[in-house]
Amino acid sequence: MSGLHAERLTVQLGKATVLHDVTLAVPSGWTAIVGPNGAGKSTLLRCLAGLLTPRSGEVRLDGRPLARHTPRERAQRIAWLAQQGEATGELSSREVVQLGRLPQLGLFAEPGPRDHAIVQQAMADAECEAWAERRLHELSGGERQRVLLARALAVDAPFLLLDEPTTHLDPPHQVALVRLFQRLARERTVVSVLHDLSLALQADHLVVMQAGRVRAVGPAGDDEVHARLQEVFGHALRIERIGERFVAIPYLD
Ligand SMILES: Nc1ncnc2c1ncn2[C@@H]1O[C@H](COP(=O)(O)OP(=O)(O)OP(=O)(O)O)[C@@H](O)[C@H]1O
Repeated sequence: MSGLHAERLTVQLGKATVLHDVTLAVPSGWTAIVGPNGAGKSTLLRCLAGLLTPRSGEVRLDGRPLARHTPRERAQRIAWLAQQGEATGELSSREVVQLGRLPQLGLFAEPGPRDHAIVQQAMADAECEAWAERRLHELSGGERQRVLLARALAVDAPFLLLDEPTTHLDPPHQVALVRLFQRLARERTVVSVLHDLSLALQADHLVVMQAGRVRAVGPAGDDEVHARLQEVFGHALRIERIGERFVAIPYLD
């Protein structure tokens, strides 16, 4: 069975059980994971990336338990963007993006023309070429976020998992990211945790989480999924249709 599957994941962090028996076949295309603070979105994403080991259950990548893939195999197949982008010392933005090629190249291989082309494309897609030679710690939050996104894109992996990729981004760059995910999702599986529900509603699929459980999985335009979203967020949220699209409006009654 190809793809990424979470099977009956239960995760304990400290004294709390933060995922309860979660099963999810990650759909192909672009999936947005949504839900209130503390719902377990990042925890699920980290399990899918192999960064967190559940107390019980397992993640399967192309039919094989993730734990039975070597770390390098996992890094080649699953690209990851963390919620809190780390500072990467004195490296320039371009060097940080080049690090994205490491899983495919190994430590000692020289990057070839294809690697350079992938890095260039990743920087163009993330719109961070303008500060390619500047060091990461000299950049603004949004600029740094776009470099770290480019590094994840440069892995050129079939699975791209992103925790809050729109953090620090202004509205035009949020929209650009939605378009990018829609384009990438034709060829790879993209999974993003998103708080902005209007952006999440542009994904192919939504996973709605609450209190460590998956409450709904389905197409982002599906009425049932919207009903679960409404339940999870209560009166603070209104979902409206504008033309072909849905938007989510924080609602002050
Ligand atoms: N290291 C930890 N030790 C104990 N509890 C933790 C730890 N990390 C996270 N948690 C708890 O696990 C639960 C799920 O956290 P998680 O980060 O997955 O939620 P989330 O849905 O991504 O939240 P947010 O929207 O606020 O980012 C939360 O209640 C959180 O307090």
